[in-house]
Amino acid sequence: MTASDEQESAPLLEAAPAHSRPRKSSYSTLPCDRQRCTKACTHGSLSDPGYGAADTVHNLKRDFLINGCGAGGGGGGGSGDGTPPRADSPRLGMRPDRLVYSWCDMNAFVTGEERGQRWWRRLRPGRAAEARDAENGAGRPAHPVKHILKGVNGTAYPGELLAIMGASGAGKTTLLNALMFRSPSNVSVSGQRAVNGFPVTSNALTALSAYVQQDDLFIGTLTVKEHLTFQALVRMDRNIPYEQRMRRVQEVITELALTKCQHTIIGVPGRIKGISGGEMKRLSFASEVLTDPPLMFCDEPTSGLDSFMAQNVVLVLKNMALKGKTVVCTIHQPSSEVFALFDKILLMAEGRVAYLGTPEGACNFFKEMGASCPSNYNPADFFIQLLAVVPTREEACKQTIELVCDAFQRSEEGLRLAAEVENVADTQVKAVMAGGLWGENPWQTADASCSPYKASWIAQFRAVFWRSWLSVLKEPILIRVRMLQTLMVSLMIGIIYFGQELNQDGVMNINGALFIFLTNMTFQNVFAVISVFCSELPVFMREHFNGMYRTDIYFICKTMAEIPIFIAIPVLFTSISYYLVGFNPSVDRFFVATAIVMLVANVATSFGYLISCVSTSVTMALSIGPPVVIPFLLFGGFFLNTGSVPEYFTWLSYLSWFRYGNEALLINQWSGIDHIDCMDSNSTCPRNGQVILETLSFSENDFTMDICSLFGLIAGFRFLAFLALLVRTLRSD
Ligand SMILES: Nc1ncnc2c1ncn2[C@@H]1O[C@H](COP(=O)(O)OP(=O)(O)OP(=O)(O)O)[C@@H](O)[C@H]1O
Repeated sequence: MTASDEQESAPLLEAAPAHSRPRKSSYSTLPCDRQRCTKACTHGSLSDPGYGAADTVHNLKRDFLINGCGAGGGGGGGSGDGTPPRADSPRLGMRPDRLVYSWCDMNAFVTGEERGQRWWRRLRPGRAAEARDAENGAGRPAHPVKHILKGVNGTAYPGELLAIMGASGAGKTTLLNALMFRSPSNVSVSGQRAVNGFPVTSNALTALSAYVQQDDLFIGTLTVKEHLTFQALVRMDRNIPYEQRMRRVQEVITELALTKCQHTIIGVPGRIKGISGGEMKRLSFASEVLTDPPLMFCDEPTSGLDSFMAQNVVLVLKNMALKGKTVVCTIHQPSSEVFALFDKILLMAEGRVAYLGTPEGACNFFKEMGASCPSNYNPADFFIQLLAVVPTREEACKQTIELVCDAFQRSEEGLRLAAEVENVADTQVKAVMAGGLWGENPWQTADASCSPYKASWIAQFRAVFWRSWLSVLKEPILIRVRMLQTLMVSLMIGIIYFGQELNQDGVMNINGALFIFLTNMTFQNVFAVISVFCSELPVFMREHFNGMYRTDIYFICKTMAEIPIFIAIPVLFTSISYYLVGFNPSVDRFFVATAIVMLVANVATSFGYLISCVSTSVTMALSIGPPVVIPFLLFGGFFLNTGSVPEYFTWLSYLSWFRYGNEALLINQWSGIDHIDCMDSNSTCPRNGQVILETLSFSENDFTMDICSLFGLIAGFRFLAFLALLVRTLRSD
């Protein structure tokens, strides 16, 4: 590119002094090469003036080894005077308070592959080596579609509020997700992430940090206070007493101006009216601030808030920073007042770093490049506009961005930063090589044994069960709508099939009505589970990845809390319609029929869980649900005689709850019936119950087997659903 090209493509920079004029280079030729980055990043860039130099390194590392990874809360394992912890001390029992988080050479690619596909490709014989080689080369996946983070480096210090800024699509959220190990499954990330100079993994980071994500996800039937109480129960350190947790909940409610709506239902947009959008934003923020984490990440914490509330939220972040926390947030167009609260800013453009340093330094940097921020102009707006890609001038804007990013790497500030990082890294590498106190990485040694969960298994169980129970009670789809639905359908069936008699016509109608019982119980439950459980899954996923509770606990609690509903509905249904239709009048047969319908309802529920857990969205679950249920329905013995099932489908018929339910209900109905009125001498008229069962290829001897099979399917489908959920919640390190 010639000088004139540069001027044309970057009009804002035309006045830049010759010495600071950037030279064109690509991210792959960064001065900080891969090896150096690894060293610098993983061994720390602890050059913060407030912490500065070797003493700081020593102190932070000492805190680390004393306090370790924060699964617990109270006592640390060390003496606190810098001596290493005793061998028997709970070294990992308390989290350190001051953390330097650094990241180096972060690259992110959209792969066009979901996580499952990627695993499959790696597992395929002959492809594993190819995939590994490809992914090891500069972290570039084998089939990248788009490069969205390009060699991003940075450091966030305790006591500082670092704001990541940039135009829409610059890569802010992608960077934050990558820093938190929360990238979507179709995004492949590489790079080093380190806490106080030690490489950190997902579990360890989860235990130390909080992450306010851009979209607000809640169980909408809870009130604001119930939600925060639940958060306090599972997120605060395990040895904090209940009263103290509740005091903290109240504090946060006041701090974030949620007092007015603390007893209001959160709501589900478009379904249940609840608190306002701004209140929701503040609530998600409150949920994270509750635990007072040493490391805090917020993605657009102010979006949707008015300027006063936005400032309030940033003030809370600033106060956290002032207390020695490390706070990183992305922010879109902050007001001048909000901008003035930032200690450091990281400007991003097209997935690269355009500037990292103090806000004043940014003004000077751009001034030196010939693009000074006009007085009376919000510097944040100025930087974002300067680094935005305008649709009509795409090429020119991209060239400008490249020039700015290259210039930052070569600028005094950029070089000083790199040099400082390398100096500290060298000091630490020497210490590590000397086998000194800091020769061990607490994050790697901690990670295997370090749980990301703050609460014990029992405490998690109690809290999650409490919330699941509350949400079942308050979920209109589960209780009110389904009760009404059951009442209406059972009455309708009762009226349509009213008063059947034991004659030739009655046999057909009774068999039909029994099959309708099964069909209704199946579809009603499968869809109820899909619409409630499936739509709650994103909340579960986020909370699980936030280190709040385990997958098994969620699944067990959810299942247990819903059991009463899935018992009450079949009982109500059978009680209304059984005698209206005129089934076998013996009372014990009524109870057996109710129990069978109940079992079928629960198999359908388990199947609904399975469909929900293998689907990526409610829409997908609703689309795959009916087609998958149909084959099972066909093998029920009503539309196709059980004896006529093609051999190659026999295995599938063994999974059909319709088959077991239908056979059990028919045996319950017809066994012991010795006489059926036949109006004429028609040979197709069954003379007794035994003949009916034989005609359908059912046998009274199979009754116990049918009941056991229904129990087996309840357990089997539920176990598969749990496994599917478990696979979805595997953490990627
Ligand atoms: N999972 C994904 N699949 C495909 N493209 C993605 C994915 N995540 C991010 N991108 C793309 O990467 C680029 C950066 O996205 P990102 O969400 O990080 O931007 P941002 O700076 O946070 O924008 P905004 O301020 O609008 O939220 C965008 O072009 C976006 O379309």
